Amino acid sequence: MGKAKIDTAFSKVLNQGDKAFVPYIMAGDGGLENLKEQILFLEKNGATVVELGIPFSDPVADGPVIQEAGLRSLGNGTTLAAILTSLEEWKDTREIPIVLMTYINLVYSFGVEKFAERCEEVGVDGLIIPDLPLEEEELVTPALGEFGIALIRLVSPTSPSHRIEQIAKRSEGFLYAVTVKGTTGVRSKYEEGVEAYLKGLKEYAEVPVLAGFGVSSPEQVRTMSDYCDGVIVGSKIVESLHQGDRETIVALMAASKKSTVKQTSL
Ligand SMILES: O=P(O)(O)OC[C@@H](O)[C@@H](O)c1c[nH]c2ccccc12
Repeated sequence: MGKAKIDTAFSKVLNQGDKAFVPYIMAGDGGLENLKEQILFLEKNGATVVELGIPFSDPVADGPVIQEAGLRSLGNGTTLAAILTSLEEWKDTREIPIVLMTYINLVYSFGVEKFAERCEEVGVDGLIIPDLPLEEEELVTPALGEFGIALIRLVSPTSPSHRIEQIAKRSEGFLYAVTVKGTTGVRSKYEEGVEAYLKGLKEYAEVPVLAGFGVSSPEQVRTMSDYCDGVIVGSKIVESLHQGDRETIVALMAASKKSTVKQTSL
């Protein structure tokens, strides 16, 4: 369980020559009663870990598609406590590790220690807290450490390099490498920069490096995966799930598998 479960899931995928694929979904979008089916669908079709968003009234780091999904979920009456209860009810049915994406406010109001303990109980293996800066991490790391829950860190290409190095070295579970989307038309330049950035992160990080933000086609999954250990896809998954377009999701996930990953020249 916890951190070890995430590590095992990545080793398994990477050792067989595939790349990792982490879909993001918003808990309660489409109704919390469908959460189990949604996650088991992702597990069955090749997700390595699921990143599960907790809807929040002030989602400062979310893009528009995710924000709308959050509003739909809140409109359905979804609460953090109910999400945790749902996860607990069918925890023995899934093998896939679960990482919650939540803002620090929610963790605080729940109580840090109580939250970490509850995560362990319901089978949550890691957390992403996008508004928790490096300097404040100690507010949660003792409790997460006690219950074996991984704290997944984010780095962005705009962070100064000493800071990137510090974060990369500390990361647990995986390192979330935010890749800033280039403007239309300067795409090849954007990719050159991204390649060096992602390969650089791999030198510091002891955990897999995954690229996220703006990955929305099978081709992008292949390109990005070529530079690191895999990808995180949010908006495209959330949108497709909402529209009932499961084929798009299956195709995205298939692009991270060995048979379709672009071969790097030796
Ligand atoms: O939606 P995209 O461009 O595919 O990127 C994933 C991202 O949305 C997801 O990981 C996420 C949702 N909310 C966040 C807040 C911060 C960082 C990351 C996230």
